[in-house]
Formats: sequence, structure tokens, C-alpha cells
Amino acid sequence: MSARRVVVFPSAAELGPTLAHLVASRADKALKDRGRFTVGLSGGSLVSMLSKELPALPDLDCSRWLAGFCDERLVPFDDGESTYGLYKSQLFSKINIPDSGVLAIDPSLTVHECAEDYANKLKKAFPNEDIPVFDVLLLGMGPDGHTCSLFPDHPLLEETQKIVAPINNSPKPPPQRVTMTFPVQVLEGGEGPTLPAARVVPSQGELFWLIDEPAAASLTVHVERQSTAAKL
Ligand SMILES: O=C1O[C@H](COP(=O)(O)O)[C@@H](O)[C@H](O)[C@H]1O
Repeated sequence: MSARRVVVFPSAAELGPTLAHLVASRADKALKDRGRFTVGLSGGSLVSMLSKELPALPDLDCSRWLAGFCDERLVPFDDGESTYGLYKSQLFSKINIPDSGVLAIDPSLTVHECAEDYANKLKKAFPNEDIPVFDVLLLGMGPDGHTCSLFPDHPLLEETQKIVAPINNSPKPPPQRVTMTFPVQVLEGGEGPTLPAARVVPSQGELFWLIDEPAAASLTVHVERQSTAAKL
């Protein structure tokens, strides 16, 4: 199981550049080792953070990136709630990722069809793996502890078969979404913490929690503090 590092920044302003460097350095390594870099993107506050920081990096080459979505809201791409739509206008338009390097959902489908269709797209993109293994999964955490569209006490937390599941009753709007499930993120373990975000424990690789001071206020676990943008 991977070691977890909890790194606390004074604010999101200091956290953003470190996150961008982290993504770029893992991308460099993956491109050298395997010729492509696969990243799972989340929505919410991550969109504006990555859209500000990644294009600012010198010499970022995204021509061999494959970007998928850890979850997506089932709305048209021009709806302000579409995670793909937001990344397209705020980030993809500023970096050299090809259209074929972005795995978007098909929002014209029903939520069940959409989840199945997205799972098939992932299987095609990761033909040699039963469960897609991304080089980096960028997960957010909502105030209730949800990650992706996996909400506290929701039956989807128990999903063990599907890699992408539909959700019709998201407590956070919009209600219809598709989401990667824990098998894609948690490859080991199962007991313990109940908040969805805390159940993300990859069996290999690195696990970073990058958080700001307000989010760290009541933590009792060991944390590292960074006062400026640092390279991880
Ligand atoms: O609804 C969602 O929320 C989470 C957390 O968003 P944040 O704004 O609190 O960072 C996000 O990770 C997820 O992709 C999104 O669909």
C-alpha cells in the first residue's frame, strides 16, 4: 500500500503551483517510461486551479496525454455544470492536448447508458487492464467528504463490479452523474474511515493530500507544512 503524505499550504494560491508541478513531473516520467501520460480529472474547484496553473508551466507538452474524468455531470457540454465543458473552455483550449486525448462522456444518453458507454471508452483506452490504472488521479473532496460523485452513506460506495456507475440522486446538483467507483481508486483495504474521500487508498504509487490551512484545522494526523510553492 502507498504511503500517504498530507501537505498543508497556507491557502489555495500556494497549493495550485505545487499541484501543477506534481502533475507535470509525473507526466514527464510517464512519457519517458511509457510514451503516454494518463490523468483522471475531477470537477469543482480543481477546474479553475488547473486551468490557471498548468498553462503557466514552461514547455508543458500535452500532445501524448490522455485525460479522462473521475466523474461527470450528465448535462450538455455548454451547460455551466459540465466538467468537460469547463475544462474545454478554460484548460484544453490553452494546452496542446489533442481532441483524441480527451475521453468525454456522451451527454445525449440516459444516465445508465452513459455510465456503460463511458466504462467501455475507458476499457478501450486501457486495453491491457481489467481496471484502468491512471498515472495520476486528481480527486477533489467536497465539504461533506465526497469525492468523485461518491457521497457519504450512498449505496454506490459499496459498488465492486462496475468501474463507472450511474447516479440519479446526487445530493449535490445536478442529480444525474456518472462516476468512477472505488475499484478504480481503492485497490486495497476496505475497513476504516467512512468518508468517501478517506477511503481512497491506492495499492501502489503515491497518495498526496494537498490541503489548505482551513481544511487542516482539526487534523491530528502528521502533516507537512509548505509556506510556498514546493516541488513534490
Ligand atoms: O461535485 C463535485 O464535487 C467534487 C468536489 O468539488 P470541490 O469544488 O469541493 O473541490 C469534485 O471533486 C467532483 O468532481 C465534482 O463533480
